[in-house]
Amino acid sequence: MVVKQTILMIGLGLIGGSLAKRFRQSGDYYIIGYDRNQTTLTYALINHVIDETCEDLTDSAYQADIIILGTPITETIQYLQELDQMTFERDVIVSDVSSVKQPIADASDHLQNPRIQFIGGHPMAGSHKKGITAAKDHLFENAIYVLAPSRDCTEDAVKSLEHLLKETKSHIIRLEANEHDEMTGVISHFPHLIASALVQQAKKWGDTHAFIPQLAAGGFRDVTRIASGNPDLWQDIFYHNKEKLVQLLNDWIEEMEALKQMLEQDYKTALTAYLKQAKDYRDGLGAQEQGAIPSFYDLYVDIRDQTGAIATVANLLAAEKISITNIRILEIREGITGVLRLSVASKEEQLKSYKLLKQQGYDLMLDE
Ligand SMILES: NC(=O)C1=CN([C@@H]2O[C@H](COP(=O)(O)OP(=O)(O)OC[C@H]3O[C@@H](n4cnc5c(N)ncnc54)[C@H](O)[C@@H]3O)[C@@H](O)[C@H]2O)C=CC1
Ligand SMILES: O=C(O)C(=O)Cc1ccc(O)cc1
Repeated sequence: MVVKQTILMIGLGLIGGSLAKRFRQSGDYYIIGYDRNQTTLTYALINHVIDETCEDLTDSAYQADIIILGTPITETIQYLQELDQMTFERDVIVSDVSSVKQPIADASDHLQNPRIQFIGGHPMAGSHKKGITAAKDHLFENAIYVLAPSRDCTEDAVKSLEHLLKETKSHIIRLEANEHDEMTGVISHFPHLIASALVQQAKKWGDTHAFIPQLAAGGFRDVTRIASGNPDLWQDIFYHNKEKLVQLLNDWIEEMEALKQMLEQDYKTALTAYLKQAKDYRDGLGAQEQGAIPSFYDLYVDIRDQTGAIATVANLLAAEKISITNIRILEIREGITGVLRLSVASKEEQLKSYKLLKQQGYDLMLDE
């Protein structure tokens, strides 16, 4: 009989709950859960997200082979300090899920406990929702899962954690904490800041221009979607990555000044070149193979606003065993056509889908 490994999951919200669900469903792990919110804990037990609730943190930590901190960043640092004080009889792997990695790496550098094998973690997928009721066992499928091993941890410990995380079907990559924070600053944290600022600007103009909410369709909704995220989470992320964000804001202000000049001075050629360069870079994103970073191949399908229109397209592809990795309605208004953006995992599937849907009379375009 194979003995199950025990995982202690501290923090059972969107991310911790999603991981716990996945690990428990695999059948290979025994999950002890803890959350400071009693309702969350009860929900987790009743809905079989965990096997057992943690009654005493020290006792549960001693039982665990792997401890994962699914808490906000400030609390994660506090838990690391608390775990550091415990007298483990054997080695224990400790990981976290925080969106910012340098403050966690700094805290792990101060760990004195020889039994703790700390490996920073960041599953790079989420949602605008929070809490265990939004948790999904498949949340990290095809997502990037960053690991930032601490200075002193062993390769065996990293391999054990990677073995567990394979359950998530994510793509695991290793990064150094500072580099992680710079890159996520650029592609996730800073865009969130700007998205919120764009919404604030529209809100302000809405005070004097009554039609702004109705006009805020397509493009505005696309670029501001992320502003609907959980404000507590994003405040925590901004606070812990503030040096990088201030640096990016300074760059941004300079860039905006240059754009303002182009407009004021009627530099039409320069502005077109600027827009074209941005378009080319944007269009190229995802089209390039980047090692562990998965590529997505998109198709844009015109559909009518009719009941079942999306299901028909999805069923046609499913019948050919083409699996859709992402699906999004870009714009649809009552009674008129909208655009369905479908992502598939390979060029081959993209071309096959294109042919298939064309044969069925759909009007569509490829993202090349
Ligand atoms: N939401 C997202 O899209 C992503 C979030 N993350 C990271 O995941 C972590 C958790 O975020 P979410 O799951 O989104 O938040 P959440 O709000 O859904 O869940 C956090 C959970 O931690 C619990 N909690 C808070 N303080 C606690 C404490 N001292 N002891 C025990 N439990 C405590 C809360 O009750 C809640 O259940 C954060 O560090 C965040 O940076 C990482 C990737 C994506
Ligand atoms: O892609 C985004 O920016 C998201 O909104 C989801 C998200 C949020 C926080 C993370 O640390 C990772 C992913």
